[in-house]
Amino acid sequence: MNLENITQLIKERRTHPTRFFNDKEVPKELIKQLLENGNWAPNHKKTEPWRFVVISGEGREKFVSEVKTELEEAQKNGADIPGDKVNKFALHFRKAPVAVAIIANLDEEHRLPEWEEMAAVSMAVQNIWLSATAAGLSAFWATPPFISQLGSCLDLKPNQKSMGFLFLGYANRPFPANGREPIEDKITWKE
Ligand SMILES: Cc1cc2nc3c(=O)[nH]c(=O)nc-3n(C[C@H](O)[C@H](O)[C@H](O)COP(=O)(O)O)c2cc1C
Repeated sequence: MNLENITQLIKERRTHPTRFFNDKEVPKELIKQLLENGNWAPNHKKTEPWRFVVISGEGREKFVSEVKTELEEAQKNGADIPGDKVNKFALHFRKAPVAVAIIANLDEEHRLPEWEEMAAVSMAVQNIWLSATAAGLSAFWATPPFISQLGSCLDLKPNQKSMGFLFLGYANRPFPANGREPIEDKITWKE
């Protein structure tokens, strides 16, 4: 590994719409390796706040139906949940062979601010995403507006928060980079 390799990998990582995924299975061992790489993210006070729920195979349909039930219940209690967003969310599960629910396990003793734990989980996701890219997989991080309503389907404990879902799969075509505004505009040098 050198700077050139890592720069190439970082730029190859893409958000890839799940509609372009094909049916090819993702081996369980590979998913485990990606999550193992996630486990090496930095974190303050060694809380290792990332938790994952891997939803694949027939588990996907079962999960989507549990989500719909939980959201219907939330709606009855007054939550505003747009139906089109739920349908779009369900489609990802039909197209992607694997969904990894990303969960922040917040320190119960509140020894550090929530944002630090969220930042650590996000770094774990970046590790996973870059590793997936290196393994030839495509990925899509979805954060629908109702993710905070999925406590039961994800068996979340009171100190845990959903941070969305990373969908993984193989895609039929590469997805073009949407580029970035120049870094020069985002740096202040104090020399
Ligand atoms: C925390 C987070 C949440 C995201 N949630 C969504 C989402 O709900 N829907 C979506 O289309 N993209 C989502 N994205 C992906 C961004 O749209 C994407 O990263 C951005 O367009 C840049 O594209 P790239 O990932 O290919 O570089 C999310 C990204 C992050 C980091």
